[in-house]
Amino acid sequence: MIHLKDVTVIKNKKVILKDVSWEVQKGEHWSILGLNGSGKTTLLNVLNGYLHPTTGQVEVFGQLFGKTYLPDLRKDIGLVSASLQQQIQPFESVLSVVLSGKFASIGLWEAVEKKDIQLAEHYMELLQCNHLQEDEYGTLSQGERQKVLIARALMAQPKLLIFDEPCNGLDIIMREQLLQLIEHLSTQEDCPTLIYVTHHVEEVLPCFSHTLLLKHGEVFEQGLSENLLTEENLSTFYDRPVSIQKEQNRTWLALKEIVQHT
Ligand SMILES: Nc1ncnc2c1ncn2[C@@H]1O[C@H](COP(=O)(O)OP(=O)(O)OP(=O)(O)O)[C@@H](O)[C@H]1O
Repeated sequence: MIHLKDVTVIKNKKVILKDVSWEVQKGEHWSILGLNGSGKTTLLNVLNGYLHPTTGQVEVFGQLFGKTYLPDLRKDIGLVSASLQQQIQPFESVLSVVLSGKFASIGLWEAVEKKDIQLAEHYMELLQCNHLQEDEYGTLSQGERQKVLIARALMAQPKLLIFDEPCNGLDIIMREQLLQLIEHLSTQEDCPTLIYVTHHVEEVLPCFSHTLLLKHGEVFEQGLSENLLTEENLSTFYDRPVSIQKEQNRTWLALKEIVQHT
């Protein structure tokens, strides 16, 4: 699905990504974990073809960037991100927002068929937001908007679905609901490959079999989540002692020392 080889991104003389090599196989779901400024957004922009690496090679679905027509390739990549949320018109109905996902458009301008509406209803049901379909998008809560955006992304039936910090701004109840829905989505037969970007270890759901730990623009480690998310490893990753607890098949993190500010 994804093959990055020695990807380096330099902007304004600053090295933002350094020698990032990463492979994602079909059937795997990955989380990307890193602190603020570690390069996660830059990595996503490279993956979507919006940012051309300074050096290195990017291949998605077996298509080598630089030798493929990116607008076509992007149709198979779904993205759920805060920046997309801001682009949606507040007065648009939820149903229309979800339907527009089929055409990857902001706003619904194309003729819609009955089967499109059925598919939209199927995804809204999956994301438990079917009851909101007549509501205006702008009136929804943050958590409801995220559910709608996931349903919207699924309408294009992408091969790859990227979540960019989808739980930002959600309270604990809504966060857990959304995470449950993502875990449920992963059990669907037609589920795309999922990539989940986050700052928070506890959001690494059991379905994310693999994790990429990104630190200062470099791959700190990558591989099976269960091997990476250990106390010893994460203490080195965060440069400070941490303790972890395993609950609900997830890893919950606490700092052992309060960070002193001088
Ligand atoms: N065009 C640019 N020119 C210079 N520096 C940049 C540019 N774009 C990003 N950076 C820097 O690169 C680093 C990585 O940025 P990036 O947004 O990819 O990190 P991130 O892991 O997504 O951070 P966050 O979790 O805070 O969103 C940051 O220090 C950022 O300031």
